[in-house]
Amino acid sequence: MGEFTVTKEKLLLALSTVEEPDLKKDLVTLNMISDIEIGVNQVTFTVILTTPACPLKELIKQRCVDAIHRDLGDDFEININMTSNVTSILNKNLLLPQVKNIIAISSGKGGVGKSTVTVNLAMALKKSGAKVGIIDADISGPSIPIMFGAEDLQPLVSVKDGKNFISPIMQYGIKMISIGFLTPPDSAVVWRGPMASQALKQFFGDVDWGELDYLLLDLPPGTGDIHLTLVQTVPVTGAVIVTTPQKVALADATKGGSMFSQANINVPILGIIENMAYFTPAELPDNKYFIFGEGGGQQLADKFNVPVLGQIPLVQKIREGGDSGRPIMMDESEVVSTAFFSAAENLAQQIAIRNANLPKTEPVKMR
Ligand SMILES: Nc1ncnc2c1ncn2[C@@H]1O[C@H](COP(=O)(O)OP(=O)(O)OP(=O)(O)O)[C@@H](O)[C@H]1O
Repeated sequence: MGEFTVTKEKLLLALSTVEEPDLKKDLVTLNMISDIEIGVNQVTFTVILTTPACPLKELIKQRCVDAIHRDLGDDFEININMTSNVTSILNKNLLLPQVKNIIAISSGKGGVGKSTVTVNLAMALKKSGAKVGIIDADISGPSIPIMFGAEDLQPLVSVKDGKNFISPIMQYGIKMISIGFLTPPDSAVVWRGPMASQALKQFFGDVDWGELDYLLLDLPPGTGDIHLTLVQTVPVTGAVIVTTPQKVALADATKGGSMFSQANINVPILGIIENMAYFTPAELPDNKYFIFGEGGGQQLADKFNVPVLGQIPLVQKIREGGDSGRPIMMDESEVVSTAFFSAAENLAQQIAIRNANLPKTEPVKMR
């Protein structure tokens, strides 16, 4: 073995030829390389990804190794640690200074599975290593407490800098708040109009969220006061539209999506999740029956020029998970968990791309 001549500068030069495939810039320019240590016949460094759920993790690692071998030789050891630091557009948001991304999960129609998708996406993001919270913004029809088996839990109040804060409920590692935790069962229905909007504002301002990478909002179906309150109260990183493949659902989903992309609201749509995309019977897991039609999610995605983030099958265990308060994502051996993991990865990826390329969203000012 010859003399070991690798230096920090040479290593950085080699790594500056590796492009982050999504962000289209090199790893050095993006400040993604840290903690370089040059030892005897070995180099060690860390790659800081923009999301823990990065689907390109292995690819990026391999490209680093290839670039180093190509430029500096291959007679030494390479140790690469992969970590992540989720990017944000919200750091100047005084209301929630420690929340990096606020994501609106919306649908045109009711009953398409928006809450189910929110819950399982949250679990998938959490399992990939992110800090995740959920606001149940469906004030008149909250379903998050039941879906998390948390309907008997009540949030505590804590005092911070002389102000009272509600501590979110922590269930399965996810922080969450819902009107269902604060009012007796069956009474939430009366929370309409201005009261519901006020409740949502309090979920932002009066809840001690702490540090979060992703705060997901389970919105009511359609477009209404709550949606307007949301975009006026906080800068929203982006919206996800959940739809089933049927024509009727798509028409409503188009209206819902158009609200976010209106010029004066300007919340980027991050992608579409097609729920109940096909039916898969438990005893024939490889069979797909497109009972609600095929290709609807893609049509909607094309209309908004965004990707389909995921296709979630209609399976009995998803419904059972919702009803029993144990989201299906609790059990990774379930075949369907790959569908949610992949949707969560794609969502995290789109958030990173959005944060790298688009200007910050500003809260909407109503005249
Ligand atoms: N992929 C799926 N497979 C099986 N059942 C599902 C699936 N997605 C949702 N469901 C079931 O469909 C029902 C409606 O889902 P959910 O409450 O998530 O819809 P929603 O769009 O949030 O409704 P709304 O906002 O109108 O209350 C629930 O019983 C849920 O368990």
